[in-house]
Formats: sequence, structure tokens, C-alpha cells
Amino acid sequence: MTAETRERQDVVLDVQGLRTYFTTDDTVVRAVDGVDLAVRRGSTLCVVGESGCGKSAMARSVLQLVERPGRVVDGRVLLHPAGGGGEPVDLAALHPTGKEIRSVRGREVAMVFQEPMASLSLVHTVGDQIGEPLRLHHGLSRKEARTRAVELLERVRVPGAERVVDSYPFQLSGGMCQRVMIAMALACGPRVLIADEPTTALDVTTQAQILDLFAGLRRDTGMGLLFITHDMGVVAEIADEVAVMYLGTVVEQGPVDEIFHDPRHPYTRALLEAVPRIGASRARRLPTIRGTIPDPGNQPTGCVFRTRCPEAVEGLCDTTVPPVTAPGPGRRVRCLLDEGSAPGGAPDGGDAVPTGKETVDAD
Ligand SMILES: Nc1ncnc2c1ncn2[C@@H]1O[C@H](COP(=O)(O)OP(=O)(O)OP(=O)(O)O)[C@@H](O)[C@H]1O
Repeated sequence: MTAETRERQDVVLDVQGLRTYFTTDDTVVRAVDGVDLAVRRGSTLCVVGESGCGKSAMARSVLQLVERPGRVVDGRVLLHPAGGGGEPVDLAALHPTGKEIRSVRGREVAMVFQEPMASLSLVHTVGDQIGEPLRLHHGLSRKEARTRAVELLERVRVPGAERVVDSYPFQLSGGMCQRVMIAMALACGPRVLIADEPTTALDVTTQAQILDLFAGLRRDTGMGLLFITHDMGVVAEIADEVAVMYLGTVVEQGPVDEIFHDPRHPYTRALLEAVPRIGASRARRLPTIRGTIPDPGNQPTGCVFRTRCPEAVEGLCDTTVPPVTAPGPGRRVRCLLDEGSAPGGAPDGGDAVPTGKETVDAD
């Protein structure tokens, strides 16, 4: 078996050409505009980008959780069966409120959000909330579900799990609530866990503990982790692979080491320059990315990043949509100025990654 075949077999969630638009009377916000991603078993894919790049809309689209007026308008979200055999299910083709997608949510693909307090019910105990999917999907009795809830709390390293299981969220700290959310997400043994900025609302110490917890869980359970963040420091801590998102599209992706040591897209370089460095002089001001993200309802012509790109070339970047190119195995870049990029497409001729032509045609 070649390394590429093995890599393909490892894919548990395959997002292809995903587009999610928010349509109102006078505007169409192309929040997700042709995204291709693959989440592998036992591996963490970090999606990184500034606020408003479409990370949450993309993550919510996977489970058809986009709120109106948002809607998945194109693309496929293939969930591969356990063990790699059989036909994948296209989650994007399921009805957003139908029975099929509801049976996938929580059971096969679970999600953890940024604000645990907003996601937890304040009037039910922690144990009842963790146990609910177990009673619903696995037919456990109330007592069995409580026992399992204690085990799950212990697994996410909640001290005094026997006591915490009978408490209410408002009695717990933000970090503890996030652990409860993670325990809930793990309850049914999902094959994919989507975590949307799960540490952003937490203090730095708790953040580090939760990241450590995610890394351990991913290792121990073999689930695929799709981790959304705006913070390159978090990416460095937890990612195996990285997808850099800007204005609804993935502008660069690849293995984490390569993204950090050989960033090919000017946006990736700008994100990396804005990360504080250990040992850097305090007097040195951190560079920020110039300008602001354009209105996704009114995207620039040509390259989406060119209005903020320090390297943009007039007459090229404003007129031509960059094709996806492949500068190396597992690497994808969308930049007209990237030298050494071969025309895009999977190295094995696979169909999971768009070719440059498709990108050009899409706009
Ligand atoms: N309900 C909505 N109606 C209209 N536009 C929306 C809606 N929700 C999101 N958008 C737009 O979609 C785009 C992508 O938003 P999204 O929240 O996915 O970005 P993000 O990268 O996750 O940012 P953040 O880190 O702030 O959550 C933004 O321009 C946002 O304004």
C-alpha cells in the first residue's frame, strides 16, 4: 500500500468545494466560498484565520448547523464509515433538520463551542446533560447514564467528578464548564470532534490545560479533530495539519512544521509575524496585519487577499483568481506569486483537492 493510499484511507471527514452563503434581500455574504479539507483519524487539523474569515460558518456547515439566512449552497461533506470500507455519507446532502443528520450529530461527529456557558443548560445538572445523549442514542437508564457521566468527567480530568456530576453549570468555573462540554461531546464516542475556538474564553493557564486535554484525547481515542482558532500559538501547540482561511477560502494548507518553517502565502506569513516570540525584546512592537478583512458580501476581484497584501502586483493580483498549486506533498497554496508551485490537484490524481482550473471557473 502506498503512503498516499494509506493517507486517503485515514480520511474520516472529507470536505469538498463547500460553499455557505448568507443571503438577504440586498446582499449575498459568501462566508464559505469553496473550501476543501480532509480530517484524518487520530490527527488534528487546525483551521486558522482572523475573525470573520468564515471558520465558524465552515465548522457549523459540516453538521448543517448554520443559522438562517445562512445555507450550504454547494459542495460535499463526506463522512467515511468506520474501518474505511463502504460508501461515505454526504452530510451536505441531508436535510438540516432531518432524522439522518440528527443521528450523526453527537454520535459520529460532535462539536464543542467557544462559550460553554451559552451552550449548557443552567437548569439541568451536569450529569443529566452529559447523560442525555447516552439515554437517547444508547438506551441507557438514568442510573447507568449517571455512572457513565462520572467516568467521562474523570476522563476530562474534572477533580471530584462524583460531586460535580450533581452540580449545575453556574456553580462551576469557565474551564470546568468547558471540560463538561468536552465530556458531553465524547459521550457517544464520536469519530470526529469539531472544536470551535474552545479555549478563547479561558484564561491562559486553563487554556493550556484544555489544549493538553484535547491532544491526549485525540491520541487515546483515535478520533479526528477539527480545531478552529484565530491563534497561531494554539496552532503550534495542537496541530498536525493546518488550513489557513481568508475570506471564505483556504489560501494555504499543509503539515504544521512546513506551515511554520516555510509559509508560502503572504497571509500565512502575516499571521505568523503577529505571534509574540519568546525572548523577543519587550520594546519590539508586534506587527499587525494591515487593513481589515473586506466585506465578504463585496469581495475584491482577483486574489481575495490582495487589498492587504504587501506583495500584491497591480495588473496581476487584482485581475486573476489564483489557482490552487501544490508546492509539495500535502501542501496547497493559492497565490499567484508563489514560486516553485506545481499546478494543483492531489499528487495521486485524486479528486479531493480542486484543480486550479476549477478555482478560476468558480469565480
Ligand atoms: N447570521 C449571519 N448573517 C449574515 N452574515 C453572517 C451571519 N453569520 C456570519 N455571517 C458572516 O459570515 C462571515 C463569516 O463569519 P464566521 O463567524 O464564520 O467567521 P469566523 O472566522 O468564525 O469569525 P469569528 O472568529 O469571529 O467567529 C462574516 O462576514 C460574518 O459577518
